[in-house]
Amino acid sequence: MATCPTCSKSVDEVEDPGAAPYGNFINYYTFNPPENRLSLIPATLLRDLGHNDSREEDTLILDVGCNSGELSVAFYKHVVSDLTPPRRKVHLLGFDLDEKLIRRAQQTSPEHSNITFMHLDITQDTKQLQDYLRQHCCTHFHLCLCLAVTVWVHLNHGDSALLQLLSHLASISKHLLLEAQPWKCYRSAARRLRKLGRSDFDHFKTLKIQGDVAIHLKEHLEKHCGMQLIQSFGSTSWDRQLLLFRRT
Ligand SMILES: C[S@@+](CC[C@H](N)C(=O)[O-])C[C@H]1O[C@@H](n2cnc3c(N)ncnc32)[C@H](O)[C@@H]1O
Repeated sequence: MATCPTCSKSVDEVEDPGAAPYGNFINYYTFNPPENRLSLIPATLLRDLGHNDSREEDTLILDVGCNSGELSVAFYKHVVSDLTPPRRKVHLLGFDLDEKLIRRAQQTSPEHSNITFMHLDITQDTKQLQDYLRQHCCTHFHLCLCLAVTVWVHLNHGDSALLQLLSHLASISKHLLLEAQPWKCYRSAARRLRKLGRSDFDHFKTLKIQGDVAIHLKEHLEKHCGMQLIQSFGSTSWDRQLLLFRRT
């Protein structure tokens, strides 16, 4: 039986993970369908976070590392369906460093005019996010999703890049929903690369942030980014917590 490429739990069939060193698996949602996370996230989330309170602004959601967009679209429908009738529009911007995945996302969700997908590597350039905010006359995203992305930024770019990513997301978001992969996923990802005869991830051996990664990230967000953990939606079947932070 094949295993999940990041945590080694069983799944039916997966892509050669060595070909996806950034977690850019082309069939990710066949082994981690949106429902796995959505079943933990209340459909009332936007209302609970104060959407519809503002008469001034639309609500903006950012999805970091959105892969082929299936979770982005399902998440959008999940939380927007609860807003009847919505007083303000809800827009979602998903981005990913993999251009092919973004093209697929754009092709599969053309009917949603409020959902946009763009090609962007968050470790390289963030100007497009500022442009998007400006276009919508907003200073921040109301909710940022950072789901199953941290391990890839961490392994490929190191401790400081991971902390910078969180600091940056905190600076442009009012709320952050974080799903950090636990340490066992790092070991599995590194082991797999070695098995394939490839050189190790650039930073794996020198990472100082280890062990309970989610706790380290929570501490960083609370001590250095002006964010506070306000809710945990529990853990997924892959033992990953879904943590909701709010800018204080
Ligand atoms: C395991 S998938 C998770 C997809 C989605 N967030 C979810 O949870 O369903 C990780 C995604 O993060 C993307 N990614 C990794 N590093 C990135 C970066 N620096 N900038 C943008 N996307 C990145 C990968 O291309 C991949 O599609």
